[in-house]
Amino acid sequence: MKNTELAKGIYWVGAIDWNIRDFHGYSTNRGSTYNAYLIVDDKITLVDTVKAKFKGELMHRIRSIIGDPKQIDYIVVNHVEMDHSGSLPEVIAEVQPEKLICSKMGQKALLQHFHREDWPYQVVGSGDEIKLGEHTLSFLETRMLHWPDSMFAYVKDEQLLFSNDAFGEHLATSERFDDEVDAGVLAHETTKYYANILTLYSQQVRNLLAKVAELKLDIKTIAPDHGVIWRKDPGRIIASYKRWSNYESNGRALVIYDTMWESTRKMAFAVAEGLLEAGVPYDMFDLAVHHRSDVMTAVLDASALVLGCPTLNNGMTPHMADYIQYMRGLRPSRKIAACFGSYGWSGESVKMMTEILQELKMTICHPGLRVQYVPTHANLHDCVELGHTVAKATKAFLAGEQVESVV
Ligand SMILES: Cc1cc2nc3c(=O)[nH]c(=O)nc-3n(C[C@H](O)[C@H](O)[C@H](O)COP(=O)(O)O)c2cc1C
Repeated sequence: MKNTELAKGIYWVGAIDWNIRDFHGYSTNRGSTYNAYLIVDDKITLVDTVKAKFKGELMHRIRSIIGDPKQIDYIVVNHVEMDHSGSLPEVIAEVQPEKLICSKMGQKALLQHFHREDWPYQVVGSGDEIKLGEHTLSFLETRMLHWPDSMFAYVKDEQLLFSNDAFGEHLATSERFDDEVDAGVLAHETTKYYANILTLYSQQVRNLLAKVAELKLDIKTIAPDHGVIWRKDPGRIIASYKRWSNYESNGRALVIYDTMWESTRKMAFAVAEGLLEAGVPYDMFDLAVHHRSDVMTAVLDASALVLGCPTLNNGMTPHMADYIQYMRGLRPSRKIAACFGSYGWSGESVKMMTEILQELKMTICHPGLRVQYVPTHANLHDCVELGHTVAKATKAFLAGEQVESVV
């Protein structure tokens, strides 16, 4: 077996999941990896484990490096979510480690997941160090990035950061390092990962980046729990996190809509025409076609959102309700927004969408455009005007002007 050594005596021993396509509602259409790392030192240490069904792959990699897994002294749990700890009960039973190292919240979560009071917990907090021999591990708690138990482990002498779910992406590849994978694919998958997992924790990301700067932590390699190891350019992913967590946007508008009988689609195309006429480029997402997580990826750095939905049974359609609820949870921020839609008699959907965008503190630049049944030429003209209004507000917002909500 070809072992992957990422620093002296430090190996990748994770598993590659080529088949996963749905990760709690996120379409992982390029699969994923569950990364675990083995530090071969006086105290042999396993950093994180893998999803339960990949335990065999993990143990096989460990065996090919050290022979008997019983030689492992310590297991570090940086994050308790099942994709990194599902195999832990079986791994602990086989390895019988001297210590199970985790944060205080990690111990609590481990007990709540596996109900094992008898495991050899050693609780560590930010700044604590454990000497393994040649290498020393230090810890940094990263609460709510993205779970209460999340923690980073840092190998000082190698300037190597085990970052658990931060700085990762869902990408199954035979290659393990950033410089071995197509840069465009990597950029897309890291954006998608941040958009769908971390957007709502942007404040915590900003705090973390400030803390890393304050600690003057030199980082040569970032080893996350999903996707590639950043050895060539860790600064690239850190710069992206800085941009995303500050809600920097790219000047584009998104027209995101659903339709039953085509009227709202006609409106959507007219709105898009208005955007372009007024100089703002756009992307269109029909929610019957695009997966919520792909739409969310585009939302992350868009400057404006225009949502369109007809009224169905006094509410939004299932596609829009699904999408908007998903986006509401992820809490994107600092965008210009407006809504539109066709209706028959009561027409609630536009107001419902607008209220959610207000809750997300987006700047609503239009009170909402409703058209009864099929739009006339004049109605479509109003949609083009809506596009102009959104474009004007977007340009002002990008120029740093104060744009007020109209509702
Ligand atoms: C099953 C069904 C339920 C509907 N419920 C409502 C409703 O509660 N209130 C309303 O204003 N219009 C309602 N409508 C009318 C649609 O909103 C209207 O036909 C609209 O033009 C559809 O827009 P679309 O072509 O973009 O799908 C309903 C239509 C359907 C098919």
